[in-house]
Amino acid sequence: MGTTAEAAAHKSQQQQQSRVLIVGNYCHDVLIQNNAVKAVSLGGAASFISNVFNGVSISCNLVSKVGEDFKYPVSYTPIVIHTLKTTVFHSYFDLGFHGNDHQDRILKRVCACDTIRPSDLPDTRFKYGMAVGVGGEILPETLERMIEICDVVFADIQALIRAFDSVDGTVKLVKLEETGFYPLLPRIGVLKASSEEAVFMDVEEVRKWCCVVVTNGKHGCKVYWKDGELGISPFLANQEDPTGAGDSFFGGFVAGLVQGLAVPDAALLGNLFGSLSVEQVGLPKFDTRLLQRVKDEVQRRKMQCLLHERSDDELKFLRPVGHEQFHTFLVAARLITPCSIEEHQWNSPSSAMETEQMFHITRSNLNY
Ligand SMILES: Nc1ncnc2c1ncn2[C@@H]1O[C@H](COP(=O)(O)OP(=O)(O)O)[C@@H](O)[C@H]1O
Ligand SMILES: O=P([O-])([O-])O[C@@H]1[C@@H](O)[C@H](O)[C@@H](O)[C@H](O)[C@@H]1O
Repeated sequence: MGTTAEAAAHKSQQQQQSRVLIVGNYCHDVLIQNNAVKAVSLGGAASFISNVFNGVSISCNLVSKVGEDFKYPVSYTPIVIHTLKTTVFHSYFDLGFHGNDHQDRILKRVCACDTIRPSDLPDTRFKYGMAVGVGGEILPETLERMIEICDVVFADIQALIRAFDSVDGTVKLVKLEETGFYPLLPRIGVLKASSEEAVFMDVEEVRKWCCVVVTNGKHGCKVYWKDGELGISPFLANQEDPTGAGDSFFGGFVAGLVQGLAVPDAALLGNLFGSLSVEQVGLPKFDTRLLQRVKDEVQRRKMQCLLHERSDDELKFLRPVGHEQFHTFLVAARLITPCSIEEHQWNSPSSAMETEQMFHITRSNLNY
């Protein structure tokens, strides 16, 4: 080991080993536009988040359930339920992909894999837990168990407030206070919601119990805590597919906190990964040079912040010294390493027949 800084970085990486528990099912995403399948992809918040974690070299434990039909190579092996199929979402983008928000996306859960129960979770303790279901797989008792075994739990509201039409699986949202998760809010650390989801909770009430992060597409995000709030700057992006933006944001945000950043810097990292995610269809590939720059700068920021603030395990909400420069650095790093145009194209299946065979999509379930 060379320098002291290298040794410190190595030690902190070692300490991060499996300190994070991600809970949520992988799924198959079928993206549909004008009644035609445009792309099929590995999906689920767990896949987008672990993709970001892999990018910044954070290892984790991941609990996810799939059916035998699940064929994607993934870093964290899911539990295979032989009697059920993998969760499938059809995303309809009939109003076009280049809109500025997600209201043009209609989601239908057309297949639901098993729920994740408390007994599916490991018996060990974790510092951070992420409750990131997409298809209703996380039960209130599962979240409660996560709270028991993790020092701090980060929950995506989409895991808590989704309901599914009994006929065609259309995703509807219900008020957070009407769910069995509501009494658990004072025991979680951070609740993340998109601006469309945030209207299903009383932010002013919930911020008294836990930190609330509301993402707002190309406008970035806002962090609310008990006695303060802060808007976090966005990054410019050419949006191709909004799928997974919120998940990639959450991955970047928690990755920042795991690495010891203050909340505003971590949210900036979230905005960076959200913006990179919308530029590609499906699971994004990150440029390795960009990742290296980001990792180096995060280490540097961490050290710099330690000089100015006491290091403890509490979330630090105030904007740290040099926050604007961190944004400027990331904007520049992003510009130096733009993604290639090829990576932005739809990953079109080679034939409609192939897609139908892979995902058992028939005319009847596409048209409802
Ligand atoms: N068009 C965009 N340009 C730049 N950043 C974006 C864009 N869309 C999303 N993001 C980033 O991704 C984050 C999550 O996106 P958002 O659309 O709010 O969530 P969700 O995917 O859950 O609906 C945003 O806070 C922002 O940082
Ligand atoms: O786009 P986003 O809101 O961040 O998250 C998405 C979920 O809402 C969707 O149910 C799932 O199928 C996607 O793979 C992705 O996880």
